[in-house]
Amino acid sequence: MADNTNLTTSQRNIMKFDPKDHEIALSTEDLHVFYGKTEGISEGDLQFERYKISALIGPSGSGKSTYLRSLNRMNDRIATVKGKIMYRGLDINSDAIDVYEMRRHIGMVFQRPNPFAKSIYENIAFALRQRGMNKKQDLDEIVERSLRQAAMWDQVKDDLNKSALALSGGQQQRLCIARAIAIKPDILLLDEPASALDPVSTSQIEDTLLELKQNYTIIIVTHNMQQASRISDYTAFFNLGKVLEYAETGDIFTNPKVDLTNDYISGNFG
Ligand SMILES: Nc1ncnc2c1ncn2[C@@H]1O[C@H](COP(=O)(O)OP(=O)(O)OP(=O)(O)O)[C@@H](O)[C@H]1O
Repeated sequence: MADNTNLTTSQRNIMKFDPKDHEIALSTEDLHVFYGKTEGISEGDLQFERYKISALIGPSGSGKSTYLRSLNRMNDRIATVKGKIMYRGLDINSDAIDVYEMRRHIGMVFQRPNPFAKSIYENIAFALRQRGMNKKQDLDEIVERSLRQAAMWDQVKDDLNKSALALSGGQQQRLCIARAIAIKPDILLLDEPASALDPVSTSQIEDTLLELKQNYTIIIVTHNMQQASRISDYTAFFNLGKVLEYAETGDIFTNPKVDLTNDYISGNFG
């Protein structure tokens, strides 16, 4: 296999979808992220297809979380983000964007489950009330719908007033997914959502994501190669702040074009 890690982004055959055939939910253009003088992301623009799962993989410190967190401006306070993040024809990285409103469309679930110290019901209803929804019937409906979509309604429907902190780690993470989807975002960003969970809970989260992709575009950072190959349609391989390869997941795992991708997925990296 040729060593093509020194090629430019365009030469590396980074997948550019044909908009006639694929609807793009989100894309980045010339994105650079700086932590002071250190560049966390320096190259590699991606286009994310609607209703697909895209996995971001790569070694520790390669820039996966930095890239993901930039997509809904979670890095605003700690980094300088340059370039465009295009969503529905708008550059959401521009100063004119209402970040709070934008996050209604692009939600995030973090690595460690972080439910509020409130009841299961309130974990979901709280954000809805803050957005002006107060009618109990409406809240009840959305709480149920979100918990069903996160595949945990049957487990918790009789315990909605129980503290969310009394749930298992896997249930807490699914509650966080339910909370994120309650406000019906278009896009769900997940930063290693199953890394703190046991294999059974991990498998349940994966099943939940596969269900959710019918209605959501999902972008997930994962260190788990099996997870990326099980659930994602597309995979981007990051190294040293650059996307070295982006392709359909089957191709990345069976026929990677870049030597470093091959080394990483076969465990021979570093
Ligand atoms: N808050 C920060 N301040 C300064 N540098 C940071 C900060 N966050 C990340 N970095 C640096 O940016 C680079 C990319 O880090 P990032 O966390 O995005 O990588 P990652 O691929 O997600 O790593 P991991 O898999 O370990 O979570 C690293 O060099 C890291 O040290």
